[in-house]
Amino acid sequence: MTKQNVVVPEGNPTPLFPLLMPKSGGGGFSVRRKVELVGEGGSISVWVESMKASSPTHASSSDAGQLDEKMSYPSALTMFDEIASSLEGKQIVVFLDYDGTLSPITDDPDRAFMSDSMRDAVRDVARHFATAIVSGRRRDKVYNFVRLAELYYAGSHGMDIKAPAKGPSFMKSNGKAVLFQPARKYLPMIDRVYKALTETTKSIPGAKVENNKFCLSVHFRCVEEKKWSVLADQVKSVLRDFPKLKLTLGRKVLEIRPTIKWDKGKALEFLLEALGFANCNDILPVYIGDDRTDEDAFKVLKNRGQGIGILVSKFPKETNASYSLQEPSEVMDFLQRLVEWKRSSL
Ligand SMILES: O=P(O)(O)OC[C@H]1O[C@H](O[C@H]2O[C@H](CO)[C@@H](O)[C@H](O)[C@H]2O)[C@H](O)[C@@H](O)[C@@H]1O
Repeated sequence: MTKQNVVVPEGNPTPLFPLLMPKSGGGGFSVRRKVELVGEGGSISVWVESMKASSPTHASSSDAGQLDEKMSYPSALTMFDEIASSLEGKQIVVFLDYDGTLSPITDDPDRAFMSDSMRDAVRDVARHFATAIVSGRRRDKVYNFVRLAELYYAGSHGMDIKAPAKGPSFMKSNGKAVLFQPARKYLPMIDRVYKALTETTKSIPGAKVENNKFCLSVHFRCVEEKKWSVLADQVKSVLRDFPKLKLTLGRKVLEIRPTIKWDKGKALEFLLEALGFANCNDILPVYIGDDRTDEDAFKVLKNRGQGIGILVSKFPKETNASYSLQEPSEVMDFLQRLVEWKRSSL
């Protein structure tokens, strides 16, 4: 496995493993970007360092206490009136990540259910605005959690995009339900790697490999920390034979996907185009997400100078989002306020 293939994905200059490290001397955070993850010799310790850093619970309580001062982006709830005034007269499209945004993070990824009240809030949002779920999960799995047929779904980090099968959105997509699957040719490879990773990691208690169809997740949330280096070594050994795959780090998960130039940001742009909004000046996308992969979408909004990115996080993080919400319950409050605002302006 070369450094190039694993660490710096083709067509994506963004370093993969941002390390959120306590500054020496204590106090605040500094965000260190780590480019060289898989070099020759000794690199597993870098993996493990990154895996530890991917867990905000490794931050000290004093760091957490300084949250308000350290976050340079304000709460989307506190600033709701300002946000609402920027939405005035615009066509709003809402993009929602799933895990950690609509559902609280749980130990078992198969039980990350969203609440009925969150589902009601998302349903209400979709009554007023075109709405899409953009997730790292496989599309059918995230659909089974959300269960709202009126939404767009972009699964596998945006590599599997489907329009609602009914209503005006379907007409806009020329009657095609599955709109885009740019990584289809990788399916046999992903299946092979899934089997290899499942077999290789089975001796590690708590490790779980999730097949997200066009990508894979190796979960280490339930793996004892002292076993993380063994797990990292196993993943590295499997990926050595697959230079067309790249690795990124999410929330206590190693994510493996094809080295194609596609991410949640590209999916957002694709969906805007599919909705017929590509060159509209009066369009305003609102994107809410909690993970590193959501940064690609925040960056697209920032570069377009159009749209509102909202990071869901209790901890200070480097982000391209403009606002923050602390947890899914605040996301629900925000979505409800968005609907109230829309109803009051009708
Ligand atoms: O883009 P997302 O929808 O945020 O998907 C990213 C990963 O989400 C899931 O894992 C995360 O949530 C799990 C359930 O709360 C949690 O156990 C895990 O530690 C988190 O990383 C999903 O299971 C992964 O496949 C996605 O890659």
